[in-house]
Order: sequence, then C-alpha cells, then structure tokens
Amino acid sequence: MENALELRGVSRAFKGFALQDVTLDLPAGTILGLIGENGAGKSTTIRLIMNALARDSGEIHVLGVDNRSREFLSVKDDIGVVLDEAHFPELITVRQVNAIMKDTYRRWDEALYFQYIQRFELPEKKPFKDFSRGMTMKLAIAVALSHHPRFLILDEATSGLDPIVRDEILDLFAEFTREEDHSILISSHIISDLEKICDYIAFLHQGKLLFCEEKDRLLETYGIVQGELELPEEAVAGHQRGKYGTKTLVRRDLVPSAIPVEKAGIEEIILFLVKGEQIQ
Ligand SMILES: Nc1ncnc2c1ncn2[C@@H]1O[C@H](COP(=O)(O)OP(=O)(O)OP(=O)(O)O)[C@@H](O)[C@H]1O
Repeated sequence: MENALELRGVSRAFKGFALQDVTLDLPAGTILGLIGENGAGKSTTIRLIMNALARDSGEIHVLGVDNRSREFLSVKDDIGVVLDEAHFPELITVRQVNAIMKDTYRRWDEALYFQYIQRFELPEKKPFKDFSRGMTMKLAIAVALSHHPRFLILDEATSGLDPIVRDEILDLFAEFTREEDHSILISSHIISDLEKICDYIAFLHQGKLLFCEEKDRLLETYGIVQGELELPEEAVAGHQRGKYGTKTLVRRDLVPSAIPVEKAGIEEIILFLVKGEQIQ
C-alpha cells in the first residue's frame, strides 16, 4: 500500500463555512501535519475522513479502502483516533474504559494500555468527570495506541498538555512511525509541534488547502532576504515590513547568487504565505 490516506476533491459546506476541494496524499509510513488557524477546517476534514460527517463531493480512501464502503468498518480497527473533544461517560474510570475497549477492539492490548496509564500517571479509580484536559487527552491517546493501530488520526491531540508532557507525547508519536507502514495524521495550530515530527505539512486556510508539501522540500524551497533589496518579481513569495526593517520570503532558486538568503522556519513560511504584504 502506498498511501495511508487519499483525499480527492473533498468538499463540504456549512452555513458560513465551506471546506473546498481538498486533495492530499499521506504516504504510508509518514507523519502528515495538518496546520490551520482556529476554524480553518481541520476538525471538519478529520470528521470527513472518519465518515462521521457526510461530504458533498469528492473521494476519500483510508488504508486503501473507500471510507463509505462496508469494508471501512473493519478498517476502523486499524485506526487509532483522538478527537479534539475526546469524551468518555462522566462516571467512567480508567479500569472501566479497559473493560469496554476489550469488547470493542479485536486486538485490544490490556497490558499495553496499563503501561500507558502508568507512563502518563493517570489515576485508575478517579471518575472521568474529574479529569483535567491534559488527563483527558492522555487517556484518549492511551486508548488510541492500545489496540495496535497502523494509522493514528489525531485532532489537536497535544493541546492542553504542558510542554514537558507534550514533548513526551510527540516522541511517542515519532516512535510509533518507526514501525514499517505506521502512519499519522495530526492536526494542530501549534506549528512548532508539527514541525518537529512531521514529514509532510498540509496547510488549511479558510477551508482551502493552500499546500501539502514535504517539510524538507518547503525548507529547501524558501528562504528569507533581509532589507530592501532589488529582487526578481518571481522570486518573491511574501513581504513583511516591520519596525526592524523589511524581510522578504523568497524562492531560493530564483534569487541571484550574490544576494544572501537566510534559512526560513516553517512558521515563518506559513505566516508570509498567508499574510503576504504586511505592515507591522
Ligand atoms: N456541524 C456544523 N454546522 C455548522 N458549522 C460547522 C459545523 N461543524 C463545523 N462548522 C464550522 O466549520 C468551520 C470549521 O470548523 P472546524 O472545527 O473544522 O475548524 P478547525 O480548523 O478544527 O478549528 P479549531 O482549531 O478551532 O478546532 C467553523 O466555522 C465551524 O463553525
């Protein structure tokens, strides 16, 4: 299997918002970060992928299967999902979650689940309603990982976690993809998180996918030129004029070699591409 996920021309309109014509591939064995500001359409995209929301048009294949086919029901066993509003019944405890998941997933691994519970220091007897946001996310991540999925789909799974735990969890995700054919789709508005672990970056802006590109390719393609320099028009991808002078995002290959080009970070690239000409 080449792609863990394929979206072709996927659209869905709500009143006041439309996800428009999204096409992307997530090659098996890689991590794709779906970046976008609040309301850009990340959760909508993920709900469409899980077929929890009907699309208006387009095609979606997950692990090689059309997500509207009957076969998709069995494919769900191979997918670990963490949604941004991960919810369990109010009075349920960590132990009861284990009992339920045992009946839900064919490959539920009780020992592995309790390893994660210990690693995340989650209380085994506390009712879910008394969990903090961070504890909720950790529980959802433990569940998602404990039925041996091949594909993790994570919607804002690191938000609400403190920096140390976030780092630990990002390492866990990177570890997950070390096994052949293990893939991850992870959405976030925290670009620095995704920059660290992702192979591909997809950027959603107001319901449109502005790009889906290999991270290293983005870093190779773009650079920053400081100051007001004469640049070929086709080399310029965005300007920022601030208190400390002008910065220009450029396509490196189109800049004359005499002009020094600095490295651009993913965050910088995205900000420039979205905001374009900006007076700070
Ligand atoms: N069921 C719905 N009915 C009407 N509008 C909806 C529905 N679901 C989502 N929307 C709208 O679609 C837009 C995109 O929402 P979505 O949750 O996909 O964004 P997001 O990128 O995940 O944002 P966030 O980072 O805030 O979670 C929002 O304007 C939201 O109000």
